[in-house]
Amino acid sequence: MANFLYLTAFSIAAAYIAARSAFPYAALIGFLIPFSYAIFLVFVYPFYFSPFRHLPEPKGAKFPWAHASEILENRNGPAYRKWMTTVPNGGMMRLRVLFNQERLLLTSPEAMKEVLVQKTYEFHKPSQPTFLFRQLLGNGILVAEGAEHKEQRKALLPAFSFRHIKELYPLFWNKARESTEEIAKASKSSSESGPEPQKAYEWASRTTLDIIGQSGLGYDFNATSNPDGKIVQNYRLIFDNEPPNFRWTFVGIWAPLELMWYLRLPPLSYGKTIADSIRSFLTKRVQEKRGLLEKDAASQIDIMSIAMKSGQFSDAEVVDQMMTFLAAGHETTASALTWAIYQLCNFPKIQDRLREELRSSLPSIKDHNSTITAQQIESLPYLNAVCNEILRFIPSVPTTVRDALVDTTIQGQFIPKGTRIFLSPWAMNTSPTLWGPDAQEFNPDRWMADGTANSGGSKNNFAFLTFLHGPRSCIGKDFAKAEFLCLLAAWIARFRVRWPEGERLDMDLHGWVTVRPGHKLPVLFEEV
Ligand code: HEM
Repeated sequence: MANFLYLTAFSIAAAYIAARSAFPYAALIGFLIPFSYAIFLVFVYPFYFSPFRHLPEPKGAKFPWAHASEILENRNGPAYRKWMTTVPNGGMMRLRVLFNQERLLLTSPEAMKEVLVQKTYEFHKPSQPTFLFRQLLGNGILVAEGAEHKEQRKALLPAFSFRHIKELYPLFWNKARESTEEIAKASKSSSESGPEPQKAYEWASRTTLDIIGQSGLGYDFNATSNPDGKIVQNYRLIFDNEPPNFRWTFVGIWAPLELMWYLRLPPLSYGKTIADSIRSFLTKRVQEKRGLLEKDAASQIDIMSIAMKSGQFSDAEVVDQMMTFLAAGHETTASALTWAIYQLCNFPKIQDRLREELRSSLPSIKDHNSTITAQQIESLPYLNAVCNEILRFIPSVPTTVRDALVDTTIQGQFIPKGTRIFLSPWAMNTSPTLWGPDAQEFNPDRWMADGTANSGGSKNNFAFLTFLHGPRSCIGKDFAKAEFLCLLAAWIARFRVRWPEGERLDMDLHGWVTVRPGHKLPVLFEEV
C-alpha cells in the first residue's frame, strides 16, 4: 500500500512538472514509469505473477476493497470463520484487501504449527500495530522480537509457573467475592421493582484490573469498589477507543502513525497523555518495590518483583513490562468472563446445571472466612467444561497477524519476505474439519465425554488456538484460566444472570485487541 501511494504521489508530481516544465517529455516519462508500475502492482502482479495466484480465495471480491469490506464490517473474526468453512482449501487461502494487496489466511494445524512453533522468529508482528502497542501498552514482551523476546520470556516465565499460580487462587476468590458484593449492592440500589441491569463487562473489567494489580504489582487499585480511579479511567479510554490503524493493518491502509502520535493528531490525541500517566504511576511503584525488595526479597512474589529479581531489566524496562501485563492481563480475561455471562443468559439450563455443581461443592461465596484451593476449582468438571467451551467458541483475541521477515515457505508454499499472514483463533476454534459437524454450536458437553476433558474431542492441539501455541503463545494462559474459573464460579454461584425483559441481545461485537459484546452487556444479576 505504501508503495502504491508513493508511486501515485510521485506520478502526480511528475505530471505537474511535465505540465509546467521546459522539458515536458522527460517529466512525462517520470510520470509514466511509476504510474505503470503502480498499475502493474494492482492489476497485473496479483493475477499473473504472484506465487499465491493459484491459491483459493473467497468469491465476490470487488475492487478496490476486495475482501477488506467484509473484514472491516465485522471485528476481525466472523469473516474468517465464514471463509474457513465456505472456501475449500488445502491449509491456506488468499485474501485480497485494498487495491488487491495480498494476505494469507492459514487454516490447517500443520501450517499453524510451522508459523507458530517451527519458524516463530521468521515471522514478526507488523510494524504499525506494534508501534501503537509499544506506546499504549508498553515496550515489553508483547512487542519484543527475536533474541530479545527469548530473553525477556525466560526472565518472566517463573512468575507463571504452576506452583506460583496455585498460590493465587485465594486472591482470585477474595476479589471475586468483593465483586459479587458490589454487584449485589449496585443491582439493589435504585429500584424497588427488581434488580437494576448491570453492565457485565464493566464489572468484569474492574475486577480483573484489581486482580492483575495485586498479582502483578502487589498493589490494589480498588477498581471493583471505585470505578473513578485514574488508572481505571485510563484503561477505559484505551479499550473503549479503537486506534485507527488497528483494523487498517488487516485491510492494507497505511498512515503516518508515528507522526500522528507525536503531533497528537486526532484520533490519536488521547493516547500519549494516558500512556504518560500510566507510566508515571508505574515508575512510582517500581521505586517503592526497590525498597521492599531490599528489606525482604523472598516475601515479594508478584510479577513485578520476579522481573526485578531476574536482574534482566532496568527500572525503566520493568515499567514497560508492567504496562504490558496490566493491559494484556485484564482486558482479555474480562472479555472471556463477559462472553460467559452472554452465553449463560442464552442457555439458562447450562447456567442452572453449572450453579448446581458449584453450590454442592464450593463454600458459600458470601462467607467472608471461606477460601478455596486450586484443587477444589480444578476438580469441578462442568465449570471447567463451560470455561473451556467459552474460550473455544468466542476467543477473546479473534485474529492476530504476522509478517514474513525473510523469504520462507509454509507447507511447501513459497512465502516472499513481507507477506502478511492472518492467524485466526475465531476460525480455527470452530472449524468443522477439526471439531466435527457441531463445531459452530456452543456445547460444553464436548469437554465432558470420556477422555475429552483437555481436548474437547478435537484431534489436534492446534484446533484450540485461543492462546496460540509455541514460544509466542500467551504467557498468562494458566493464570487467565485459573482467574476465569474462580470469577465465573463466584458469580454464577451467587447470581442468576438473565436478559432484562427477556430480550436476548445480538452478538454485536465491540473492542479492538479483544472482542466483547456490545453496550458492555447490560444484564440482570438476581441473587439466588
Ligand atoms: C482469556 C484470557 C487471555 C487470552 C484469550 C489471551 C490471549 C493471548 C494471545 C492470543 C496472545 C498472542 C498474541 C500474538 O502474539 O499476536 C497473548 C499474548 C500474551 N498474553 Fe495473553 N491472553 C489472556 C490472558 C492473559 C493474562 C491474564 C496475561 C498476564 C497475566 C497475559 C499476558 C500475555 C502476554 C505478556 C503476551 C505476550 C507473550 C509473548 O509475546 O511472549 N494474557 N495472549
